[in-house]
Amino acid sequence: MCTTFHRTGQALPALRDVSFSVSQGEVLGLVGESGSGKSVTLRSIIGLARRYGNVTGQVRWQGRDLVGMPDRALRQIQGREIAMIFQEPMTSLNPLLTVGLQLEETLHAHTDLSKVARRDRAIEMLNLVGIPSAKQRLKDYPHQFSGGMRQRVMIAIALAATPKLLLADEPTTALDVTIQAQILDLILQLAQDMDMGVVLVTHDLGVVAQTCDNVAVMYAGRIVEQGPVRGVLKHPRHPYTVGLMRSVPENLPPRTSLYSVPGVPPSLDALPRGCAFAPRCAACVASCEQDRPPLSLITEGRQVACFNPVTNEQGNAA
Ligand SMILES: Nc1ncnc2c1ncn2[C@@H]1O[C@H](COP(=O)(O)OP(=O)(O)OP(=O)(O)O)[C@@H](O)[C@H]1O
Repeated sequence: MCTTFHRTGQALPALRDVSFSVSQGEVLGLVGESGSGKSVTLRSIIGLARRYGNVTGQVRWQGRDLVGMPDRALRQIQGREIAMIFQEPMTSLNPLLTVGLQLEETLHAHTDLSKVARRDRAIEMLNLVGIPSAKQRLKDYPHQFSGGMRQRVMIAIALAATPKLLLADEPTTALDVTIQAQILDLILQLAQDMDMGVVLVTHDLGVVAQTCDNVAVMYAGRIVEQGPVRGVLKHPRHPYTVGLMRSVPENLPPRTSLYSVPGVPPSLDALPRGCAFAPRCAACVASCEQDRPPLSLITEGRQVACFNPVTNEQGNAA
């Protein structure tokens, strides 16, 4: 899948050949610096990015391609089969409608339930996400809920139609730490109960380590490394993943200064000809500046886009 935006006559390649798969019940973490393309990836999958960008390639969903699908058919899948939750719940909640009405609308759009059954299901969903006095709270508006409770409401609405895939765009970043853990646990528990696949965008490698089965590391609109979480985090093979791992405070010896990958990511209108990470990479060799390394299988289930990948010993970040 590729996604390009156009600004003042210039093509900005936000995603280039992004490819991964998620099975039912699997949690895939999508990590990378700010601007690497994580949100655009989710928006391209669910069909939001096509409204303001050019999405090409394929997104295979149950034997069909979502990229070429007409808007009308895609709307049948959005929310019903694939749902998305955002960092800031107010982007998806309507401040003018009660929570009950918003749940009801979702159920009306995506299920055949009767009015009475929809109301019961709305109460059930609020109970399921841990909102006390669910029946009474159906009458409340989003602003009458705390940040954490609003996030729960958003999850209830997203999952009301029992989708098979959940796209979660940093769903806990705006919350304080204890609430973050509760909301993540809730998402993962529901995902497990509903046998749902999850793509979880996060900045937090600790969250990836604790919650994901597989991880894809993005840099400048491409996946540079992907594979099972244990392997990627313990023995990162792409120099950028090694840098990300070294930036996690828990991986540093006590009293050492915080590490960050030197330099800044390239801007989309000035991507290097070869590997986009080459200007920041200590392991860069001549070919890195000339050609773009393809994402290649290096061991079972493990892919890296690098001409000079780190060896297991060098990359041992544990
Ligand atoms: N509508 C748009 N028009 C032009 N460029 C865009 C648009 N949306 C996103 N971009 C660009 O695409 C790139 C990827 O953005 P994206 O939001 O996916 O990054 P991200 O990895 O999710 O970052 P963050 O962690 O900060 O949310 C950025 O350079 C961003 O400026």
